[in-house]
Amino acid sequence: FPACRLVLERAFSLHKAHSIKVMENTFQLVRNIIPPLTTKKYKGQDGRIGVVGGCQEYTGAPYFAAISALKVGADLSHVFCAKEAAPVIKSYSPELIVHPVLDSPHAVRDVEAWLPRLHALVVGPGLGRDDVLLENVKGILEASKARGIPVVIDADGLWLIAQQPSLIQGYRKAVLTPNYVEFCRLYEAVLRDPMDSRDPDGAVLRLSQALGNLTIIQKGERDVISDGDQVLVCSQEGSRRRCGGQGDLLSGSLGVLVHWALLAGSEKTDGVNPLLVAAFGACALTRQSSSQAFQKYGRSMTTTDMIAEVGAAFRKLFET
Ligand SMILES: NC(=O)C1=CN([C@@H]2O[C@H](COP(=O)(O)OP(=O)(O)OC[C@H]3O[C@@H](n4cnc5c(N)ncnc54)[C@H](O)[C@@H]3O)[C@@H](O)[C@H]2O)[C@@H](O)CC1
Ligand SMILES: Nc1ncnc2c1ncn2[C@@H]1O[C@H](COP(=O)(O)OP(=O)(O)OP(=O)(O)O)[C@@H](O)[C@H]1O
Ligand SMILES: [Mg+2]
Repeated sequence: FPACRLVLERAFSLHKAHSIKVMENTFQLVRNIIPPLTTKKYKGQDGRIGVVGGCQEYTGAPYFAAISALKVGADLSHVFCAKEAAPVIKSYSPELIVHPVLDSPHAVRDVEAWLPRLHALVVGPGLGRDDVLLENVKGILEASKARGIPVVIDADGLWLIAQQPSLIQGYRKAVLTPNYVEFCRLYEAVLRDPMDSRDPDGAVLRLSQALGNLTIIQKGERDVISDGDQVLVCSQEGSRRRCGGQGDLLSGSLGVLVHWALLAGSEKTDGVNPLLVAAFGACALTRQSSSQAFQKYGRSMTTTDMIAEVGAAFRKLFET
């Protein structure tokens, strides 16, 4: 597609009309990575996703992430959580496969046994900050990197990375999804400077570069996405509701899209980094789901209402 060169312009120097054009082109790239639904496939081919998170306090976040992966189109969704969170998460949904292993002394070995069967890991939703769990997650991250498994890092997974950036530095199959506070924490930890709020897009670019060109999504009123080379902005209309869990929907969806994007490769994305395309797709989908749910429920909208909109939002954005 000839118009594609436009996509690669630095978004922070773009005029508004130009940005809209870039958004349209990027939507087409997302459409290109979506695997067709055919009668020839077997269960698992369109995605086996693992979510690493879920502890005594937080059971909603890993559920939101894992169910969102299924609603986007993954075939199987696993949750690796602390023992006491497992029965709770299982009882939310019979569709999830739940492993109560994260606080066990064999956590790394137990999760590692599943890694060959997983296409992507989403690390952090509802993980909490318990030292034992974080230590186990460190081992799981190392094992995932050794196998080249793509990882999305969110929430308390980002807390861990801020303590020890070398854990993920230079691993190009990682996508980080910080909210504003998580971004500032990470920026200060890595660049040893407070974030420059006058140049938010440049800050995302610089943090990505400092981490060795990982893909980073800074979530907010606009979602700013960079791989240290390009900056893309997603300003798809969302909603004014800021209920908890919207970020979990984003990271779970992204797990699937990352797998699809890497499978499709850069021929399908016209030379654009497939992870940028996946990131843009997940942001647009989350925001569209939020917009649709907000139209129905207004102030009472919750993340569960958004999850119910994922299918229709996906069709509207990517299949029409
Ligand atoms: N139902 C659930 O189980 C949920 C659990 N969650 C989990 O809760 C844990 C903590 O996540 P948090 O996101 O609260 O992280 P933090 O514990 O780092 O808290 C960040 C705080 O900053 C505030 N904040 C966010 N954006 C801001 C901005 N632009 N300006 C100023 N303040 C801002 C938030 O209100 C929040 O209190 C994670 O494990 C997360 O996954 C959340 O995902 C929400 C849903
Ligand atoms: N001011 C805003 N206007 C519109 N959309 C927003 C705004 N802030 C965040 N979003 C959208 O909400 C989604 C979640 O972002 P948010 O910053 O709330 O993540 P989070 O704090 O990690 O959420 P969670 O509660 O799941 O942890 C993203 O898709 C983002 O685009
Ligand atoms: Mg979050």
